[in-house]
Amino acid sequence: MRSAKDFFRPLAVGAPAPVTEVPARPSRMIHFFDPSNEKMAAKVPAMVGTVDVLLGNLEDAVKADRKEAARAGLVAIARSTDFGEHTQLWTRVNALDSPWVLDDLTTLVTEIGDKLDVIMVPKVQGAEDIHYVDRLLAQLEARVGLTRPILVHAILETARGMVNVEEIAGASPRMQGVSLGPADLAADRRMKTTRVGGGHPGYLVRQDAVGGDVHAGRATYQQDLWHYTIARMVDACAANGIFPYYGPFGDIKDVVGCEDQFRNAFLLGCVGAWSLHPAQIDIAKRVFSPSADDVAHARRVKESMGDGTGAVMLDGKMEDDASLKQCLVILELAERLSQTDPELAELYRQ
Ligand SMILES: CC(C)(COP(=O)(O)OP(=O)(O)OC[C@H]1O[C@@H](n2cnc3c(N)ncnc32)[C@H](O)[C@@H]1OP(=O)(O)O)[C@@H](O)C(=O)NCCC(=O)NCCSC(=O)C[C@](C)(O)C(=O)O
Ligand SMILES: [Mg+2]
Repeated sequence: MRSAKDFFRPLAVGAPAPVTEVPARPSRMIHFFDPSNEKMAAKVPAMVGTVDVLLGNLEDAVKADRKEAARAGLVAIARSTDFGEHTQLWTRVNALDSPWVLDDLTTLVTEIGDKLDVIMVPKVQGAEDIHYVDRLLAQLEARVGLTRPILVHAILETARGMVNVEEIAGASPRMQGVSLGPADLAADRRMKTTRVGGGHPGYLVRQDAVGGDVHAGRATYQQDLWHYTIARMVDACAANGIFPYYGPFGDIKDVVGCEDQFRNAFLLGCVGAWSLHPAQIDIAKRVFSPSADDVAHARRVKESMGDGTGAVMLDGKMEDDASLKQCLVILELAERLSQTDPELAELYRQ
């Protein structure tokens, strides 16, 4: 563990100074595309301005014999696309034990480091994985003379990563956030599911039996398989000043189930989710932007609370310093989103 004094010093001579605070840029949807898929990649330039984050994926879902093509495709897209002020460019590199990751990091930082905002690292097991990437990025940034550091995002997809999530979240000033990786995590934990995110009809609680008949008319309630994981990830991120994300929902056609999972994550503290298909972009935008009603309510509480201390009654409910703080979270998010999304700015003005 570096000393507090050294924590914010560059890890290579000539590398940019680490950030002391992670920029809170909108990242409601991290939109995945495969840069080796020409049809998909061709759609990317037109998506600038319609999504918060475009992510060129090099890892799982890209075929082994297309890894180099994906890397080269991402370089070409980054060079030829103006991402404007409001759309960030991220990538997901291959796993640290894979044969591709060293070339992924070296090529991407060297060729398009000035365009890349965040590098997502899959299957992070502990702080040591972040320390490795941290030093390598500093060396590469120094080599090409980058003036701002590239941030790092960890995917939580192993039991060991889960156990170490707090130390991962605090491992470097580069840490931007953490996403749930439900498919790999389920496999690593030996969960008996076969899905990418979402619930399972078998994971339920059942109403008590009435009159001793255990078979008669007992309602069941499906439970959320991911509650513990997301809640723990949110705490690890909040405690370290970085951002938590739901990750992917693989049942593309189930737009309702997707919205529910995203909303659970939003309510628990996540700032965004991944969109794997264009159909999921608007779902994430809707869910991870506070509703006009919530914003209006938060404003009323703020107005009624004067200097922010004490307790008042509003519509039959007690509001105090702590409920005001929750309202300020909503208002701060609404304010930030209004700066980049004119439709929301208009909606929140009403
Ligand atoms: C699901 C798939 C196969 C359906 O692809 P499709 O072509 O069958 O779908 P479609 O409905 O027919 O597509 C309609 C149109 O949209 C286009 N399109 C389709 N998707 C996209 C996209 N993302 N971005 C931009 N355009 C897209 C597609 O090319 C097509 O264009 P067309 O109308 O001109 O023919 C496809 O959407 C896809 O490959 N998405 C990305 C998948 C991905 O990145 N997976 C990895 C992340 S999840 C993960 O890794 C797990 C994790 C975290 O690691 C862990 O839990 O462990
Ligand atoms: Mg995975």
